[in-house]
Amino acid sequence: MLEARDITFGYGGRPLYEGLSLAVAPGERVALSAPSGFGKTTLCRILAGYERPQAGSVTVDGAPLPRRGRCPVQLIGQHPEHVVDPRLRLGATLAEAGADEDELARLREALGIREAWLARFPHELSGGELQRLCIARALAARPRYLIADEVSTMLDALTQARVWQVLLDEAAARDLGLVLVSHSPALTARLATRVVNLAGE
Ligand SMILES: Nc1ncnc2c1ncn2[C@@H]1O[C@H](COP(=O)(O)OP(=O)(O)OP(=O)(O)O)[C@@H](O)[C@H]1O
Repeated sequence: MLEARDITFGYGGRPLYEGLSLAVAPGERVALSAPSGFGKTTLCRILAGYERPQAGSVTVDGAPLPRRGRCPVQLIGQHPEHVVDPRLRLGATLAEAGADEDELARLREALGIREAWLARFPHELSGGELQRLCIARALAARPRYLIADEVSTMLDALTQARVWQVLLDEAAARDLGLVLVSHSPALTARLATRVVNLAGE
């Protein structure tokens, strides 16, 4: 179980939330809903260990997220260009996740990642191409929980459908818990098994 307990977090000034709790079970697909600016992206970052809450805890099966090494909670965000090393060729970035060659080849095939992209640097790919690479990297890291924050906004409709099919298939095959944020009510309705309204409405 991925559990955020009694989370308080703010960037200075009034906290975005105080005492917020959320639990996600393996196999669940939980959509976070709240008005713009409420703190959905921030909560995604807290759940994946990118931000530390001022109070409260995030645990997986009762254990805190590791400070280093492979994290059981992987975040895929809205800005793939912010989370890759601009000086590394993408083959090296993908290899960072530590998966074996067969697994990487399978993920590349599923996500339509061309072999030629691996020799390029991040700025030599489109936003949608780079996002697919970041999704492959997140899956290759063998997460138990996957946080998908507006992951498909930069993708065309066909690629969006393909990427979500891969995420759903992988989540089902590995019994992953999924937390997702989408501004599309249609997508949320199709993907989520539960919707959590952070604004409490
Ligand atoms: N690094 C930061 N420093 C200061 N304030 C920040 C920072 N990041 C986000 N904020 C503020 O915190 C609030 C929550 O931002 P966040 O991106 O988590 O909201 P959101 O619900 O995901 O919004 P949206 O639906 O518009 O993407 C916003 O008011 C934002 O301006």
